[in-house]
Amino acid sequence: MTVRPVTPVGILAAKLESLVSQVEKIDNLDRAFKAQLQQAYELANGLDPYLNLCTTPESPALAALVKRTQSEDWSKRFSDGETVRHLEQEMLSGHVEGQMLKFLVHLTKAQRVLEIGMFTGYSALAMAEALPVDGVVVACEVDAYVAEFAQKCFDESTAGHKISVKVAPALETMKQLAQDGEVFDLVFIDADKAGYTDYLNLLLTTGLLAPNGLICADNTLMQGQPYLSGTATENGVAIAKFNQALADDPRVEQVLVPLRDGLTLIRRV
Ligand SMILES: C[S@@+](CC[C@H](N)C(=O)[O-])C[C@H]1O[C@@H](n2cnc3c(N)ncnc32)[C@H](O)[C@@H]1O
Repeated sequence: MTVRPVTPVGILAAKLESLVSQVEKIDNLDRAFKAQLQQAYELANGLDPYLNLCTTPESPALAALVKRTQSEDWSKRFSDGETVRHLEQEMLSGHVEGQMLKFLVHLTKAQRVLEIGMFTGYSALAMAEALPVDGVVVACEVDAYVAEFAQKCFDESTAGHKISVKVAPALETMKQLAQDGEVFDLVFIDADKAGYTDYLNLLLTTGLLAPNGLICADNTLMQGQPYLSGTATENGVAIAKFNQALADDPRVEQVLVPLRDGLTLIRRV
């Protein structure tokens, strides 16, 4: 199945490709203009493949998880009532972002990771691979079908035993974890976008986040919607609000890294 572009650069490349093919058909157009447009297209379209090429390859277990995720008919799973919401293969973070998360686990020397929004488990497994032998990923996922799907992939991998899946709304799981005195060195937020502000507040107002803990929030560029003119989707509005609240929050310091659909790194000050 073809993967739909869901990142600012992917969408830009698709738009430029369409423009290149449209101007191709215009005979009396300046050749230099066509050449510049072609170059703009190549700049955008070549970036992701080049990043993939220059990044350490993913493990066989992660590659198998991608294949399995891509061969599932997620629309049918939803229409048959097996998943609680419409999931799609594009939700999976993938090779370069997975490698970035692995790097962050190594750099922070994290032992305990909390993931909020697991889907088929790509980022959870990537981070588990980077953890020490006694490390733990607690992965929150609301959808029982996809949680079982991910668990099968974990069972066939070498690092999957480090992942503990909690099937419930993430906020409930997080409140319970906080009550139980659980502490995490790294937290990856990648669930419902409208919930991001609540997740962040809970992390900052309970003992869930270790004193020097790192929070990574995904999709903070949301396909460019926060800075584009025109109407944004519900997710676009939610992310724009989250980004603004974060920028105004004196409790934290953050950087929005334009990796894939945007990854914001956040730490307490
Ligand atoms: C973008 S996907 C996660 C992708 C995954 N982190 C990866 O990198 O492959 C978001 C997931 O969050 C789950 N989700 C949405 N709302 C949730 C909630 N309130 N609590 C827990 N999980 C939720 C969805 O079911 C979906 O599987």
